[in-house]
Amino acid sequence: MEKTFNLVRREDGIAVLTIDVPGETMNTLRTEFGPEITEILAEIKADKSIKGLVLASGKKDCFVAGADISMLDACTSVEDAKALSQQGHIVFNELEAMSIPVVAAIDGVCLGGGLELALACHQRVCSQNGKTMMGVPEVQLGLLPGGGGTQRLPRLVGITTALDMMLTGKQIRPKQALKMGLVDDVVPESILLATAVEMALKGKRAPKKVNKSLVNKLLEGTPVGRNIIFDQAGKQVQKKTQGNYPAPAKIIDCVRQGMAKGKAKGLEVEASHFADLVMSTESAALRSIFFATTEMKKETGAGDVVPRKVNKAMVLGGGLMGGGIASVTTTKAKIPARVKDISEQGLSNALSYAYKLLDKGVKRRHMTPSARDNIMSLMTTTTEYKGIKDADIVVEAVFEDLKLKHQMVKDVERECGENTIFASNTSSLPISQIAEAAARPENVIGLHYFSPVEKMPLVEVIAHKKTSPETIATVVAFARKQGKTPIVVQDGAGFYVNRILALYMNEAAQLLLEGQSVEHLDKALVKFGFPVGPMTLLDEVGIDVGAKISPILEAELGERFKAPAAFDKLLSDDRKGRKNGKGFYLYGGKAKKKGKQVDESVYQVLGLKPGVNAEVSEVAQRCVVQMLNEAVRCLEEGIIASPRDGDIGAIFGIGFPPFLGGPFHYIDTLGAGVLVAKLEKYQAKHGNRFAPCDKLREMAETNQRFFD
Ligand SMILES: C[C@H](O)CC(=O)SCCNC(=O)CCNC(=O)[C@H](O)C(C)(C)COP(=O)(O)OP(=O)(O)OC[C@H]1O[C@@H](n2cnc3c(N)ncnc32)[C@H](O)[C@@H]1OP(=O)(O)O
Repeated sequence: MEKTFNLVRREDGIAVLTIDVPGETMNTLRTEFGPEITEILAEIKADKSIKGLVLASGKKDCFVAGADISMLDACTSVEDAKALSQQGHIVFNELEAMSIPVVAAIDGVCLGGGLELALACHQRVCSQNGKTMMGVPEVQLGLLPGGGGTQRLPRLVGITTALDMMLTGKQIRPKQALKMGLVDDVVPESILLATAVEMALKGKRAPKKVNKSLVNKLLEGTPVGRNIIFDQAGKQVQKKTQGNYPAPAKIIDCVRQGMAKGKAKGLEVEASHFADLVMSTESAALRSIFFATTEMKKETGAGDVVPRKVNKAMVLGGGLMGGGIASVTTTKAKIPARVKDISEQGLSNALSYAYKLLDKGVKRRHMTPSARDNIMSLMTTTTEYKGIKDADIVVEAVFEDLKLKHQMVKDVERECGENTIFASNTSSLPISQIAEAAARPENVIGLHYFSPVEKMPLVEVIAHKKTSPETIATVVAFARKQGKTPIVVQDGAGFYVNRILALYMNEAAQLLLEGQSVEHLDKALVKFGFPVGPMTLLDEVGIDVGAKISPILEAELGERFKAPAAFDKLLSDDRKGRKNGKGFYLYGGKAKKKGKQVDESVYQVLGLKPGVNAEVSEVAQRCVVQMLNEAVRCLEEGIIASPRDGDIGAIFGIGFPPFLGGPFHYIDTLGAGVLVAKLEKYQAKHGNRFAPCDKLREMAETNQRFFD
């Protein structure tokens, strides 16, 4: 049987212990390794010829990616989970207590339990490999670093920095890791092992003193100062999480107790909090997102079909969306993109959009100016169909005008090759209608990005009936190269994301008209777990945009999509939202100084007197049940292929609260029967727009769930 740990004794007295989990692409830590590694450490201790130990990985681009998340998922009790953490503590304590110097040689990802393993070593050196990243991302799984990280990290890099790393889960690049004292040296990959051996030969050294700011030095140096840090962090966390995520407060508690009562007590608290979190519904939901996205990375969107290679892309339209699409094509996918717009102004907007994003990286020293310029050279512009004959894919991001899109389909078929894919970034027009103008409809597909393109992780890939499987697979692979998570959805008004969002927004509008205030509505949905409330979102997206989409959805899908008529008054008052500085909130000069403020004149325009302010949970439920019901309808109609895709689409496209695992996981938590009862209660009071869909009724009657 292949072994996970391989010990090699070198002639210079240094032993190299290599971790290489057989049959896996990444090293992860599992409980069954405990006895094996304890035995090896005992063997090393007994061998007096060994003067130092280097810990390295046998995997390319991966030191250790953390504890095995499937193993955590398999825990059935708090006791199980606590034992996992405690076992890790025993092994890492043993490593730390070795009398010989132990050096971690880090190449590639070093995350979670992997970094905790490295922290238990006496010194750390990492490679300059672009894939080398260090961090404790447990918080993103609803967990905390349960392998001693909450105790060793603050002692190494300082409390403020450690809290920042643990509460955000951010990944640290080599240069920054050196600066903050997380590693002792950064070297080229080719001399990583030799450097680690040299460090071990020099013997144990105290970690370098971290350069802390004067304020941090003062605060971290005394119990009173430390309490100020913890209290502040607690307040910030509460504001950010709205109390929906239990992990951050527990992370702060581990550090607080560990710093006040010593490392041993800190580890005890860590194991106990870790165990509670492993068994929490929030972590289970967040882990389900990890499993779903990992699974989706392997899917082509069209079975066994092999995607065609995309060597060159063209983007039609240099606006906000077009500029963003061209930017992720060149920056992330490293594929040349030619942008066409009718005006020079549009083209210069697209170029400056991409340049500004890259230049941010240069200013933060993540990128050299020459790397920025090299990427910019991949982006070219034109006002005519020139230099595009060899484009493999054309992404159209022009106005929502069917005639214009038909013209573009014809232009592309005339100017480009037979296999060139025409992908439309429409957010509302059915793809089958766009494809009506095509001589080769098999090449036509929807590729719906969300704004801002560089930040929003989701894209909807929309196949109409004649789209070829090869086109689907090629577009899915292309979107993934751009750093996106694609879900393949079927053609239909609003596709999936905008369709479920529209009903939610309409309900918020109804509540406003019933007398709920703008800020109360936003507060209710933010408390529920959305990143922003519906009124803020409408201002951001554009009230005019919402008004354009609603009639299309109503015509295609029925009366439940009818937007409240009173909203026409907003458009007559030229209220479009942030883009024209006139919406539900105030924008511009004064508003900037005073912070976010409702534009009270909006109530007059709508003829309202706000101030009803119902229970926040009731307000949120009314909006959210609409979204849930419609999500199930989309599954029923085959718009989405699975509840998994529906969950990922809602979380990554709308910001549906991740701790609930997406609409379908949330329905399972509520129970279909409970949801149907809620919908029926609202239906009796507010009308048929709340009528539960057939699938939901059937699931309630037969007590079914979406997931096992
Ligand atoms: C006690 C401790 O404090 C608790 C912990 O350590 S909890 C775990 C903390 N670690 C993490 O959260 C990291 C999770 N992993 C990742 O974010 C990403 O996989 C990564 C950034 C490491 C690599 O991403 P990428 O290159 O796109 O590869 P990706 O497809 O995701 O993963 C490759 C394989 O490694 C597996 N993998 C990666 N990390 C894993 C983990 N921590 N547990 C289980 N499997 C893991 C994936 O499931 C996938 O398996 P497969 O090939 O059989 O499908």
